[in-house]
Amino acid sequence: MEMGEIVIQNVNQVYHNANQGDFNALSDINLHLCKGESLAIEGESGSGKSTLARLLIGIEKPTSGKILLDGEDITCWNYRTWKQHRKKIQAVFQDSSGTLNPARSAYANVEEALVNLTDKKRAERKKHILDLMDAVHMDYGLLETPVRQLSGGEQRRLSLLRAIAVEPDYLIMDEVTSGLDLISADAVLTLVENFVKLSDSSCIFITHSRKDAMRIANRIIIMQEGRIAEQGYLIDQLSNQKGQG
Ligand SMILES: Nc1ncnc2c1ncn2[C@@H]1O[C@H](COP(=O)(O)OP(=O)(O)OP(=O)(O)O)[C@@H](O)[C@H]1O
Repeated sequence: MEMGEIVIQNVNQVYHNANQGDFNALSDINLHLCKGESLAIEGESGSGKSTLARLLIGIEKPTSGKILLDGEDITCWNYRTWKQHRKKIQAVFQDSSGTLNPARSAYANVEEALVNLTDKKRAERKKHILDLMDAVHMDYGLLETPVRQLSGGEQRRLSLLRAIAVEPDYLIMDEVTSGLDLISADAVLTLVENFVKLSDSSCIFITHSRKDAMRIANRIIIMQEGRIAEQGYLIDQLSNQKGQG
């Protein structure tokens, strides 16, 4: 197995609900993502997209099945093992309040991740953060601003920047543009687009929007009621559409 691969084998997630009985949030999910690939996951609300994201970052363990990252089954990892591998896999969710400290500056928030998860020295951290700001066309002025004063779109970009800064092997993004106006959403997508182009990380981009999926990913799976209903390469669809137009 190549480093950077994600292999999901026969994954099921069943939630026990006292009133309604068992609920199959994920049924028999099988998926293979190569190193450096970007995969979009699309599907109606409740189809299991976020459940899959939570399994991939270890917030939950599946009821059955295996999830292999670099050939290691993460469903067996305990808290300590996850802590050792935290740099490897980063996630950004639509609600950034869990990851960003609102009282601290944007810079301090990104730097904290670098202090915790990398060996970079102070001067290296500063250069890295400024280089990233350049790469994603973000204004240095934002760095000194306390997070609570940033707009929703800026906070979302900062969460992404924080995740990207540690150069993860895997980046999971769950509806990172939802709730944003068109201009902020476009800025977030540009950031993700640049990251996908420039890095060799494997990315999973969960979205309701086919247009956004096409901008970011080269492959897509469509989920329906906890199953993979369809999958394919987005480039094919794009060229078919061009052919029709
Ligand atoms: N802890 C839980 N206990 C019981 N049911 C749950 C739990 N977590 C999720 N579910 C149910 O599992 C189903 C899948 O939820 P999930 O959040 O994965 O969907 P989703 O595709 O991400 O939806 P959305 O697009 O609205 O975010 C939903 O019906 C949800 O109510």
